[in-house]
Amino acid sequence: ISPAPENDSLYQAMGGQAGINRVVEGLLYQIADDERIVHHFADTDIVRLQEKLQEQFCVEAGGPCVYSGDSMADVHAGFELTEADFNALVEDLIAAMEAEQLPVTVQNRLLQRLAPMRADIIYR
Ligand code: HEM
Repeated sequence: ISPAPENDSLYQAMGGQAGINRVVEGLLYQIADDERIVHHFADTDIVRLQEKLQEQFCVEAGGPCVYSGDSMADVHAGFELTEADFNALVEDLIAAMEAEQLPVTVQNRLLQRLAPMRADIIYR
C-alpha cells in the first residue's frame, strides 16, 4: 500500500468526486464491452464494485474519502488473473479517462497510484 498523496491536487484535476464517478462509470462500460475480460465479472455485484471503485480512486487521488472495500489481494484471489487481464483493464481505464478528456499527465498520475497494486491482483 502506497502512502496517501500529500494533497488533493490529483482529486481536483480529475474534477473532484463527480469527475471520478464519471471515470468509474466509463470504466465499467468499457469492461462490459471488453470481451477479453468481461467474463470475470459475470457474478459480480456491479453496484458494489462501482461504489468501491469510486471510493478507492478518490482515496488514491488524495480526496476526502475512506475505502470501505476489501484488500486487492483478497478480492482478486480466485480469478487467477494474468498480466494480460491486468493490462486490458488498464487500457479500459485509459479509454474512460480519454473520454473524459483528462490530460495524459493527469491520467498517468492515477495510473501510477494504481500500478503498485498489480502484484496483489495478478495470480502467482
Ligand atoms: C489496477 C487494477 C485494479 C484495481 C484498482 C481494481 C480494483 C477493484 C476494487 C476496488 C474492487 C471492489 C472490492 C470490493 O468489492 O471490496 C474490485 C473487484 C473486482 N475486480 Fe478488480 N481491480 C483491478 C484489476 C482487476 C482486473 C485486471 C480484473 C479482471 C480482469 C478485476 C476483476 C475484478 C472482479 C471480478 C471484481 C469483483 C469481485 C467479486 O465479484 O467478488 N480487477 N477490483
